[in-house]
This record gives sequence, structure tokens and C-alpha cells, in this order.
Amino acid sequence: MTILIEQPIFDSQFDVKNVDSNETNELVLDGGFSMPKEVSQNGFATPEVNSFGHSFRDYDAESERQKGVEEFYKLQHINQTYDFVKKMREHYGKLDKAEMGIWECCELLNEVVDESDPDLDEPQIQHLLQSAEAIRKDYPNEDWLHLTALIHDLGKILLLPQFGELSQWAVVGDTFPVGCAFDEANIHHKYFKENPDIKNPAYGTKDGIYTKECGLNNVMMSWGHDDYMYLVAKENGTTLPSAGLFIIRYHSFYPLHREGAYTHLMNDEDRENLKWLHVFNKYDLYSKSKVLVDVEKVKPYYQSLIAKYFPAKLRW
Ligand SMILES: O[C@H]1[C@H](O)[C@@H](O)[C@H](O)[C@@H](O)[C@H]1O
Ligand SMILES: [Fe+2]
Ligand SMILES: [Fe+2]
Repeated sequence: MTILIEQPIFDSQFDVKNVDSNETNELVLDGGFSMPKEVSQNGFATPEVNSFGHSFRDYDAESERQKGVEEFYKLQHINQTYDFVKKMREHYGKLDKAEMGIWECCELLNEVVDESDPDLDEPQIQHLLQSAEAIRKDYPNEDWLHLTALIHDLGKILLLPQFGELSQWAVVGDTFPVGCAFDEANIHHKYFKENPDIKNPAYGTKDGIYTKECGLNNVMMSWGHDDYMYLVAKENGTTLPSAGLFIIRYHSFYPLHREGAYTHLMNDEDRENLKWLHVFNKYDLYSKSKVLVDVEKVKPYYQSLIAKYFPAKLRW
């Protein structure tokens, strides 16, 4: 049974609120799941600056932090190759690293620092809860979306010793397809010129080894926390809807969901799910704030959602 708790209250320095709540309540049915009639009408008021006083995702800002972020992207673009992704998928597909529940993993994630993120200045569990609570406020009935937000970054445990202690470039940052040309929409695109895959002519065209509209499910994405968490959720038999799994798997695919690149690889199901990813992304990005969520207070609600959509223990 889902435990009900009071609606989240945000009295933050920025407003996470509905400007016009009438619009949000208009729902149409979409394959068993309700979809806001006009998602763009949702009045989530996005703040202009991050915790450091910079605009969000400003990868050109002059700051010490940005230098580190650029260094990160250099390594990521050089090292994420088709063969590397294939190896990672095989290796982590065994799911033989640990057995634990979702909440346990949320707590574990607190030990992780994400060097690719220019906006986040709080522990990871706060980022999970801040995005989940902000979504819960605007979409109270979509409990699957609250849970999706809670778990979307859990794959970052790949940075921890028990999960292989992968380098930052193999875990975080924006993602992109391998096996086809690297689109200019990727941030710090120039560093791809040192990626060995560009010497392989089969990977050099817009479609590369793929065919038009083949569906993202058939595309190899750079390896990281998105694909890993998708794998874990799917293989452990989650009952989350396809849109939830899509969000988990492609939330770092900014070249697609923010810049509109690589859309020629999408099929109809992807296009449907992308609408929900657009909704989710606002909360993922703009809920990063210094106003902390009271973990103990919201924990019973999220534990009840976990019990609804996941087994008690999962293989990781
Ligand atoms: O720096 C961020 C962060 O690592 C996020 O978790 C990821 O989803 C983003 O796409 C990335 O750019
Ligand atoms: Fe992420
Ligand atoms: Fe996130």
C-alpha cells in the first residue's frame, strides 16, 4: 500500500511551483498512463542561476570548477568507444556485484562525488529527493514518476570500489551514441577528435552502423550511470512503465532531449516517451538547491513506492 504524506513545501530561494495549476490537472489517457495534455504548459518556474551563481549547464563559464568539468569531458570523449561500451554492457550485465534494496542504494550514493556536474553542491541523496519532491508537487498522481526521479542517478554507484570503481568518465556526464558520427551538439565536441572510433569509417556517417528510426533500444549509448541503472531495473523485473525506464536510460542524453540531435534514430515509442523525459528534465536540472529535504520525513512514502515497483532485494 502506498503511504500518503503531506504535499512537499518549497520555501526556497527559487520557486518550484505551478504557475497555473489548472493546466496541470487536465490529463488525457496515454496507454494506461496519464499524460498531461500540454506538458509545456506546466508551470514549473525554473530558477536562473545555480548554487554557484552561474547559469545552469554553462560549460563555458570561467571558473575553477568548469576547468575540472572540461577536463572530465576530454577524457570521456576520448575513451568512450564502441568496444568499451560493448565490454561494459557484458560485464555489468552479469549483475554479480551485490544484492541490496533500492533505499539501501540511495544511502550508499551519498559517498559519491560527480565531477561532471557544474551545478550540484549537495550530497547525491539530496539531489534525488529534491527532484522527486519537486515532481511530486506538480504531478501528485504520477507516483511512478516520483520513484523514477528518486532512482534515476543510482547508477553512479559504479564509482564505488564494490562496483568496480570506474573512472568518472565511465559513469557520469552527458551521454551520446557510439557507432555513428559524434554530433556537434555534444558539449566540448572538439575532444572527440582523439577518440579512436573516428578512424573507423563504419562509425563515421550520420547513421553509422544503425538504420534510420531503428529505435534507441538498438543504439549503443556511451556507458554510464543511465544505462547501468536501466539494466538493473529491467533485469530485476521492475513494474515501472516504459516511460520511467526511458527516463532512467536517457536522462543524460542532452544532445537529444535538449538539442534535438540524433532524433533520426528514434522510433514511435521513443517519441512518446521523450515527452515524459522533457517533463522530468526540468526537475532533474533545476531542483538542485540549497534547501534540503528532510530525509526521515519523506522516507516512508518512497519506501512504499519502492515496494510497489521493485522486489525487496535487487541484483546489482
Ligand atoms: O553532470 C551531469 C550529471 O552527471 C547528471 O547526473 C547527468 O545525468 C548529466 O547528464 C550530467 O551532465
Ligand atoms: Fe544523471
Ligand atoms: Fe540527476
